[in-house]
Amino acid sequence: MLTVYSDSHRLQHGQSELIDGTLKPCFETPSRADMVLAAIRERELGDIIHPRRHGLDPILRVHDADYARFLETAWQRWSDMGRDYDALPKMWQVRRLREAIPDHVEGQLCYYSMDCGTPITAGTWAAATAAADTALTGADRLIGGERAAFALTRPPGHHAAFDYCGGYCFLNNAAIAAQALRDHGMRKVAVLDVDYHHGNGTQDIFYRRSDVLFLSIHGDPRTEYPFFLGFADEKGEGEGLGYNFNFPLPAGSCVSTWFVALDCALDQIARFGAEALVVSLGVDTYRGDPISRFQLDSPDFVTLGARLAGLKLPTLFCLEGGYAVGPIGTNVVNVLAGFEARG
Ligand SMILES: NCCCNCCCCCC(O)(O)C(F)(F)F
Ligand SMILES: [Zn+2]
Repeated sequence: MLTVYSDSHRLQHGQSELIDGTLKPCFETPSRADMVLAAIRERELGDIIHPRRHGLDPILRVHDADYARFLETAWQRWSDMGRDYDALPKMWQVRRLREAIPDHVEGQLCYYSMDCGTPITAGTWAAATAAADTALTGADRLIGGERAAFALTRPPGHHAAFDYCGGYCFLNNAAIAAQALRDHGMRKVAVLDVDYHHGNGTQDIFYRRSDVLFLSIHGDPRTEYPFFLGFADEKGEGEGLGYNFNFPLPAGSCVSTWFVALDCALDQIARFGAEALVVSLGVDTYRGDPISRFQLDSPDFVTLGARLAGLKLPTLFCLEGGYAVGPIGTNVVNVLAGFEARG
């Protein structure tokens, strides 16, 4: 299987995130991508290519232009205030506060952020656009007739919505790729999110549409991040009603429960008649993950890949989460190798 990879991911290296009430070193580190790349090479999964630049247009097919401009300019405006440390918001526009977009970068940082764990740094825009190009280059290969590709995307994307960042995500790589597949003639595209955390951003982007089916298996938002989206009763709106499926599972759920949810999701994808599949591949469902609470073990990721191959669809994998850095490479490549072995 082809891998698309850009070393520009290294430009996103936040120092700290506010997690569980205290500032801690970021969990989303460059070493995550290094370990995945090493495993890809070690397991001889296939060729590794660099992304082609696609410019802003494919990004603006799913993201708000003002939001994109904020991401592009935020660091310069922040450092012009004499701040040489990561940019993080200090409050949120909650209920009954004005939904006006502030002019100042500090206010815009609050307006365009979902949480305080997604630091904007000098290299964020370059890294995020390179990740989008990585996913788009993978989508190009599917459009060209390849059966599957792996976009080794970092920073991840599935929490990034039409006009806000969060959960270590700035641009929604999987959504950008799904839209590109639609724009290049695939009539129906499914996005399956198997990361531990609900893909609120991807849901947000496609919620009112029936041409892109979104499905997510994740920790129950009653107790798990992102808390405020990902409930089973969110089924889409308007045109999109019936084209959104959430499978929230209680923290601590066993592996068999997880695979029952997966089989339900795969069944919906088959009923939908998808012509292509984009997988938001987070491996923080791993039993040893430091910030997540599911029980999958490394061999289960082989099974996951094989189940996905059973759909017999052109498939683009986009890396999302996974914070047990030692085993992340094994777990990611197990999915891809399991997919390939099923043939
Ligand atoms: N007590 C745990 C607090 C968790 N705080 C933030 C979690 C972010 C998860 C990010 C991710 O894994 O979903 C992505 F794929 F986007 F990287
Ligand atoms: Zn996650």
